[in-house]
Amino acid sequence: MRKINEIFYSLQGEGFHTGTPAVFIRFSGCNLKCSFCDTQHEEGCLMSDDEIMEEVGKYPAATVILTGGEPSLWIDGEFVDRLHRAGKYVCIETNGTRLLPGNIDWVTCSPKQGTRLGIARMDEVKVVYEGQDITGYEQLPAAHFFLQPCSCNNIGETVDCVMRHPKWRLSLQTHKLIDIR
Ligand SMILES: C[S@@+](CC[C@H](N)C(=O)[O-])C[C@H]1O[C@@H](n2cnc3c(N)ncnc32)[C@H](O)[C@@H]1O
Ligand SMILES: Nc1nc2[nH]cc(C(=O)O)c2c(=O)[nH]1
Ligand code: SF4
Ligand SMILES: [Mg+2]
Repeated sequence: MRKINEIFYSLQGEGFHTGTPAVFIRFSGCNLKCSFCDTQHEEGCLMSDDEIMEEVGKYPAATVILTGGEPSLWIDGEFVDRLHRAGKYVCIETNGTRLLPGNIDWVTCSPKQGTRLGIARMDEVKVVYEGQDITGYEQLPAAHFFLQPCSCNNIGETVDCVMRHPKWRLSLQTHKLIDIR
């Protein structure tokens, strides 16, 4: 059984796959307590893999996004395989502090200040900008680097930071801008 906060269908609002329709599986709980966290993830229900697959199967998109909370607390390679057997492309949103199954298709790592990374493979880095030095993140083994305003509140400073650090691209939380989930 895996503890699920919510399963919903929307568009990926952030980062490389922005605009892509996707089923979001939001797992419950997290190993960090970021002051800026925009998600209520503590509540949840234990669901079997059969129940999760039935819910995911209600939506037509191939992309599934594992998020939370911190999804690494609840997933394993067997669960990712199950999604693959259903034809799904499996993405994860993770804070990067915990090991991940090796068979995930797309890893979005959002490192948090004061934490140590526990993963060696990632496809994109997505940093929530709070005015911190971002140059240290540029050595991470990702192909894409995104800087995301915090709760859409510091867009000007984030744009300015990206223009000073051109390895990065702006990621807006587009779902908040157009008021979808
Ligand atoms: C809610 S987290 C869940 C996944 C994982 N715990 C993580 O932090 O990557 C999903 C994404 O939202 C970002 N995020 C959380 N709170 C935010 C905020 N207030 N403004 C912008 N992005 C935020 C996180 O950094 C992460 O990239
Ligand atoms: N539309 C939409 N896109 C998202 N991308 C990452 C999200 C998350 O909370 O992990 C998220 C979310 O909550 N909604
Ligand atoms: S790691 Fe992610 S889910 Fe956990 S508190 Fe931070 S932003 Fe929220
Ligand atoms: Mg979100």
